[in-house]
Amino acid sequence: MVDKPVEDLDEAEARAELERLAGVIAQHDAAYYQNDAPTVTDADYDALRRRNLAIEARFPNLVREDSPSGRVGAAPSTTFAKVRHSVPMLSLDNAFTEEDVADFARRVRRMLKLSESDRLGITAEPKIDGLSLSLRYEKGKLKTAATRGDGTEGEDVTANARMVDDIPVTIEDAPDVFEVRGEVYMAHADFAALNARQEEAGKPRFANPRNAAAGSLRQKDASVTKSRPLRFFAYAWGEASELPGRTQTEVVEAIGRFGFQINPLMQRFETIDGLIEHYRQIEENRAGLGYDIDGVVYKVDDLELQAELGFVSRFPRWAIAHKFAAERATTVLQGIDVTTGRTGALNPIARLEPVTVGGVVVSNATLHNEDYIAGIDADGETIRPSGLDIRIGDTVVVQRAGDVIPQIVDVVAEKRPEGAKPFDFPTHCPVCGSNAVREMNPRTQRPDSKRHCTAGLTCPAQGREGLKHLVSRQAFDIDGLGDTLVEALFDAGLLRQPADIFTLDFEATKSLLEERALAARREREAAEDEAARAEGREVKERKEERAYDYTKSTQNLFAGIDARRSVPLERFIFGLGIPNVGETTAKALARHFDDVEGLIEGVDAAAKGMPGDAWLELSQLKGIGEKSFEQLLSLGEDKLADETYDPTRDPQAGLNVTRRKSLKDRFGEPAAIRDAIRAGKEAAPKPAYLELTADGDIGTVATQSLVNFFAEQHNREAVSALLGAGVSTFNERRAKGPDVDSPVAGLTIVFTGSLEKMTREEAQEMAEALGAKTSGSVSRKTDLVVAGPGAGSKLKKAAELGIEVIDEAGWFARIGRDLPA
Ligand SMILES: NC(=O)c1ccc[n+]([C@@H]2O[C@H](COP(=O)([O-])OP(=O)(O)OC[C@H]3O[C@@H](n4cnc5c(N)ncnc54)[C@H](O)[C@@H]3O)[C@@H](O)[C@H]2O)c1
Repeated sequence: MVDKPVEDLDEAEARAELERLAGVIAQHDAAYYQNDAPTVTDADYDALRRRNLAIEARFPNLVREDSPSGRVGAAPSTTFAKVRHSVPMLSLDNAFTEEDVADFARRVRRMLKLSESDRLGITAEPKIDGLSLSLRYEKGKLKTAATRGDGTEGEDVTANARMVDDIPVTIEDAPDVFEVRGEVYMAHADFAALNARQEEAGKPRFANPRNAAAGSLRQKDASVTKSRPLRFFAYAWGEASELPGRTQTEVVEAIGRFGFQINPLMQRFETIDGLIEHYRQIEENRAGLGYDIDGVVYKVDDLELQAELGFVSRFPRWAIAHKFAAERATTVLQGIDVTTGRTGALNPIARLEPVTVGGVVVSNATLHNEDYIAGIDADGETIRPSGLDIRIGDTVVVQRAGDVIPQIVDVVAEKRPEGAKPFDFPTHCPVCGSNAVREMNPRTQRPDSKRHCTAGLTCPAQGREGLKHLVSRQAFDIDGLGDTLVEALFDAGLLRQPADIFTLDFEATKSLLEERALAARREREAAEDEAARAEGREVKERKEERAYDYTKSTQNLFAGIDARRSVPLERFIFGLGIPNVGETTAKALARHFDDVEGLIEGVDAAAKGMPGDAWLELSQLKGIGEKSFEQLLSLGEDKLADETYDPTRDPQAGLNVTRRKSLKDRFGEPAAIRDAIRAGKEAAPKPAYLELTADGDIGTVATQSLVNFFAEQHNREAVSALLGAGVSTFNERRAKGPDVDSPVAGLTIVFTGSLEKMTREEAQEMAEALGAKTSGSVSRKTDLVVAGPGAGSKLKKAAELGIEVIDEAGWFARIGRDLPA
């Protein structure tokens, strides 16, 4: 999807975009630094950061407090003790082009007030793709080893670092206090061998050497680290009671004499051309190095000059990382496979004629979604330089960056074979054959880019996730039946569809539990043995295997299941896992219908009057709510037939600026807008549909999802099987109905902040029982905000809108109850 160019953003868009970027970058940081499992390529990640910076440069007043541009890494994980760095561990500024490098040198010269003829020594060395580590030596002994963490505080991995051969536990001739810094990494050959061992042991492979290195070092159990082939290059230092040199080169060479590996490719240059030449050579020889690097780091050599240049928030001003361009290659797209993921999303995967990209053979790549294949984003804009869609037989450009998931980034237009046809994206689930649809995304008001199988929990591809959802706390809430047990039962074939939970076989379940316990013990013992062998200890003799008896546990599990044979209707509905039918909608439906049969009747009635796509498209355009939409549909035929008529200029159309823009953006010319309105009129929904949606709590999006779900025969069968297995629902909401006389009846209430006397859920339940509606966000429709300590943006919004705000005590006073102790 193409992002709007930064220079075209208005202030509101920029603010929203900065918020979005802060969120996604933080997510990627957590995946990368804390879990060692990135989900996007480094190139894509870097692009997000660059966009964030560019927006901040254009709108300096919008820079957020939590902006990624002021942050290093991610907070240390709670698995390890924390270590405070006496000298912060920073990141590096990035250069992506030679021009960026020249800028860097100019900036440095300017800040140091150097003239053209003054010499400036800059070192260049490979940028190792691993994770940075700080090693503190006191009187020559290794005291602590810490990861970078967020730059200020890292994780204490001393026990692990002691397991790395390249890290000496004692060093000689070093100053009293000396912190060596560098990169822990894994060599290609070691990485391949490790993955082979993993596979043999039936364990998952590591995606790339960086993740393997980071994952191996950051182990709770240091004996695991010992069994992993880690290496270390030293290239920097932190606190030092004395420095063994006056330049970068001298100190690093001294560190080499202390007993560390230093990189032999480090060199000093006095011209930009020299640096660039070295960069090119390193890039050219990259594949033969035996370890991953992702660029070349340049550093001002003279330490006094480094000190004079100092730091900005995230990085030193005296260094920069010149990153390699993402690695690309061209190959032929032989086919596109579509699979259904665990959440029901249809994922297109490119089958490629195998090609080597950056030293790795790639034979498949992600194609993201059908818009991506079609080459357009949600606004209909082309997203590839070639402007082409992706067709089977095409010669395509594959990119592998940061070694994550290869992707297809372009099509070579000249090589398109004659007769290649646009890819026909399946509209049915490849696993179960159900309809696969693109739901409206309620947040963006656009169709999801991913197509989803509508079968939900009855589709084998999604079954496990669906069943986990069904037994989860907010749904059936079955005691003793957690995620891992559901998975085990599912994998053993004992659970396939919801009804199976209530007809489980006692003996089969019991043996499964016993086998699991046995397997867990064997695994534990094998790990102990492995550790013992690794440390040269004697491997324990094991006694005869004791069998487990899980009769009692199985009885408890069955009691837990029995206890939920009768559940509140809203939990039953929510448990079905229908897209866009969350807890709130489920509750609203429970107010609306007596029982499951009633719900299905209601949905069937709605389906008969279901609006066509044109209606939906129009009614769900940004800013066009139901009201103004109806106003549009009421425009006379005569007007719409008039070729000079522009609905966006007609006061009778009741459009404000946003709506006008929304219409123009989507449809363009007045003629197209007139056509859309006409199509909308024709497809206008019949009353039953409107009745269901008119509740106000059940939006058109949820209604559509309900209709889709019950349109599938196997979903109906799964629901009746569940009822047939002895599950029944009761409906307190409908029977009692909300308390219409309470002092808060009819109000829309938002609870925010950390409530102290009740959980957020309890508060909402209470308010709803008292006839109020609750909402998660403050808007003009909100009547009352109940705020606990730490309430933030919602409180501000309430103040802006002049909405009454009370605290928890005020809430209990309002509803005439005592404040709980
Ligand atoms: N894919 C993702 O989801 C994801 C998420 C977060 C970060 N990342 C990757 O990490 C990068 C950002 O991480 P970062 O803050 O560590 O910055 P960085 O990797 O761009 O540069 C700083 C780091 O480089 C390392 N380094 C390696 N060799 C070095 C040398 N010779 N001299 C000095 N330092 C050297 C150090 O560990 C230092 O902390 C991004 O550019 C991205 O590529 C990716």
